[in-house]
Amino acid sequence: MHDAGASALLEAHVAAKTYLRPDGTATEAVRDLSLRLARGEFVCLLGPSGCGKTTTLRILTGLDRSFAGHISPEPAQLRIGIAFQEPRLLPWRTVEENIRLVLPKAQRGRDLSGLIARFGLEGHAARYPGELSLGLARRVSLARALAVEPDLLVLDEPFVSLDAQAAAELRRYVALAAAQKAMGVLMVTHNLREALELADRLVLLAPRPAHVVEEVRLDMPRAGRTMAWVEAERARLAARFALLRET
Ligand SMILES: Nc1ncnc2c1ncn2[C@@H]1O[C@H](COP(=O)(O)OP(=O)(O)OP(=O)(O)O)[C@@H](O)[C@H]1O
Repeated sequence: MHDAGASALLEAHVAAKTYLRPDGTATEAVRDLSLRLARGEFVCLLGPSGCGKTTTLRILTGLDRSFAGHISPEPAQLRIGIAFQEPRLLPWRTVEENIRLVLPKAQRGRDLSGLIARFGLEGHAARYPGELSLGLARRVSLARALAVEPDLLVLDEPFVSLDAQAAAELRRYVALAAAQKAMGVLMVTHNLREALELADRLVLLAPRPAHVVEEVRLDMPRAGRTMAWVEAERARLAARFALLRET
C-alpha cells in the first residue's frame, strides 16, 4: 500500500474558478479546493454530477490556466498522461500510430511492443479506431497516456458507459498501470465502487462550487479488495456521507 509520508508529486490550491459566458452570466465551478498527491499514490475525486470535477482536473493538468490559486510544481514541469472519457483517437491512424504520436519526436521510433502487449493490444495494433469497441478504445487511450512514462496519470471517468464486463476488464488494466510506483494517479469518477476497488485515498467533493469535504484513506491492499469488502465499505461510507448515497 502507499506510504502516506511519501514526497508530494503535486500540491494545489484553487481559490476560485469561475466560467463567464458571453451573455455575462457566471458559473462558479471551484472554490477553495486544496489537494495534495504523493508519488505512487492513487487518488479518486468523487462528487455529484456537475460539481466541478472535470474543471478541477483541467486546472491541475495545466489545460485551464484561468483560475485564482497556485499549483506546485507548475503542471508544465510534470510529465502528465491523460485519458479522457472520450478516447479522442485519430480515426485515420492505426492504434499503434495513435500511441506513437504522443511521443516526443526523438522517441517516435521507439519499440512499443512491450507496452502494446502489456495492455493486451497485440491483435489490435494495426486496426483503426472506428473498428474498436468503446472499452478497447479506452484501453488504447490508457496505453497512449502511459507511453510518455508520466509522473502523473489522469483518468476522467474511464469506466462510464461501459458494460459490466468491459468495465471490469478496463479496471484490471488501470490497476496494472497504477502498479508503477513512481507515478501518481488522479481519477475522477462518480462511482464509489470503482473508486473503492482502485484508490489509496478518496477525496469527496461538495456540490458546485467544488471543494473538498472529506478525505478517506483506504488501507486494504488492492489485491485484497473482494466484492464483499467493496460492498461493505460502500455501505459504511454511504451511511456516513450523504453525498455518497447516490453513487
Ligand atoms: N466551458 C464552460 N463554460 C461555462 N460553464 C462551464 C464550462 N465547463 C463547465 N461549466 C460548468 O461548470 C460546472 C462544473 O462543470 P464540470 O464539467 O467541471 O463538472 P463535473 O463534476 O465534471 O460534471 P459531470 O459529473 O457531469 O462530468 C457545471 O455547472 C458546468 O455546466
